[in-house]
Amino acid sequence: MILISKENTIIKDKLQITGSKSESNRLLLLNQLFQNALTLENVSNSEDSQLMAKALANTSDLIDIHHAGTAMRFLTAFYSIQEGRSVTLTGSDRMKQRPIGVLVDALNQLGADITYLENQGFPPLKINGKKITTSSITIPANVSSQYISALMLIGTQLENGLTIILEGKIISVPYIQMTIQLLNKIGVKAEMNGQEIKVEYTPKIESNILQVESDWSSASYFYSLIALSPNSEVTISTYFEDSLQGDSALQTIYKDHFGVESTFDNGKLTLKNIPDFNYSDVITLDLNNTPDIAQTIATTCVGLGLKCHLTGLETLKIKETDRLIALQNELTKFGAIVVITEDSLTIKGYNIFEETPILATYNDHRMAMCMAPLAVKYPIKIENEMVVEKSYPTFWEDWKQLGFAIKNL
Ligand SMILES: O=C(O)C1=C[C@@H](OP(=O)(O)O)[C@@H](O)[C@H](O)C1
Ligand SMILES: C=C(OP(=O)(O)O)C(=O)O
Repeated sequence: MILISKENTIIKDKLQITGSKSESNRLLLLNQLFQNALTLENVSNSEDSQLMAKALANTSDLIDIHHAGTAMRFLTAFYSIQEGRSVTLTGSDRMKQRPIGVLVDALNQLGADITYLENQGFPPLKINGKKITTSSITIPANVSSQYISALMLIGTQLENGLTIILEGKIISVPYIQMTIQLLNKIGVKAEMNGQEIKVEYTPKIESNILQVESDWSSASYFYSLIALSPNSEVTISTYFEDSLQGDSALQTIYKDHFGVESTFDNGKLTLKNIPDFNYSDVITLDLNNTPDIAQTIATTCVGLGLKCHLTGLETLKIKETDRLIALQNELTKFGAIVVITEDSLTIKGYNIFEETPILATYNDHRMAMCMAPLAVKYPIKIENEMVVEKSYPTFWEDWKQLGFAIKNL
C-alpha cells in the first residue's frame, strides 16, 4: 500500500509515455503473421504487450496470457489458423471469467477447432490449428470489439479473405477503426461499411517502419490531474492531433467539460488548466466509444465535486474487474452518491467523507491510476499499487517526477 499526497499544485514537467497498448498488440501480431516485415518503434512496455510478444515467441503447447484481455482474444484467433499446432491458451482467474464464447463460436463456424477446458464460453481453451477457407461470418457486435479485431487480423491470412457481418449495436467502434487503419497502413485492403467489414487476403506486405503513438488511455490520468490543479500544466510525448486511438477524444471531453486545453507541438502534447472555467451542473457523456477512460472521467468529476451521468458503459462489467461496482465502492469513499445500472454510472451529489481513504484496486491497473490525481486534493492510500504494470509500468515513477510524495506503508 502507498500513501500519496501533494502540496504544491503547480506542475510543469515533460514526460515520455510508453506506446499504445492497443496499437502495439495489433502490430506485434501482424508482424508475426507477416514474417517480421515491420520495424516497430515506441512499442508499449506494458506487461500486456510483453505478454503478447512472449506468447508469440513461445513455441510450447501451453500459453498463459495472465490478465491480458486483448492478447487473449487476438491469440485465440491466431492459434486457430496455425496448421498442425495444438495449444492450450489460459490466463488468470479473472481471465477465466471474461467471456470469449462469441469469438470461439465465430471461429468454429469458420472451420476452426476450439474447445473449452473448464467452463463453456470462457478460457482456458484448447485450440487445434487448422486451415480455414470459409470467408464469411456473422458475429454479435455488442459484447467486445476485440473479437471483431481478432477476426480481422487473421482475415489477412485466409485465402478467400474475410467478410464479417456485425449484428446488433456495435460497441467500442474506434478500436475496430484502429484495426482497419493499421491494416491499411501496412498495405492490407480492409474497410467497414455500416454493419459489414471486409478484409482482403494478403500473402505478403512490404517492409515498413512504423512508430507507435504513445498511449492515450494513459494520457487520461494527466488530463484528470490538470483538471484538478489550477494554474498547472504538463507536457507529455509522443502524441499527435490526428490519432488512431479513440481515447484521443480526451482533447474535446476535457476541453468542453473539465477546463483542460490541449496544444500539440511536434509530438509534444501540453495540457493546461483553463482559469475560471464554467462547469455544467451535470456532466452528461456517452462513453461507448471510449470505455477505458470512463474511470478517469468519473474520478475527475469527484475531484471537482461535479455531478455526472455517464452512459454506454455496458462493457465495463467484463473488464479487469466489474469496473462499475469497483467505481461505486471507491468513489463512495470520497462522499460521492453513486448509482450504477448495467450500463451507466450517475453521481447524484456528495456527502462529507472521512480523511485519507484507503482505496482498493481490484487487480485493475485503471482503478489505481484513475484515483492518483485525487491526491492533489486530499492525501489518499492506494492498495496493491503495482497493478499499474498491466499498461503503464513507470506510472508511480512519473507521478513522483511531477512532485507527488509517495510513501510505502
Ligand atoms: O481492441 C482493443 O485494443 C481494446 C478494445 C476495448 O475493449 P472492448 O471492445 O471489449 O470494449 C478496450 O476496452 C481495451 O482496453 C482495448
Ligand atoms: C480492458 C483493458 O484491457 P484488456 O481488455 O486488454 O485486458 C484495459 O486496458 O483497460
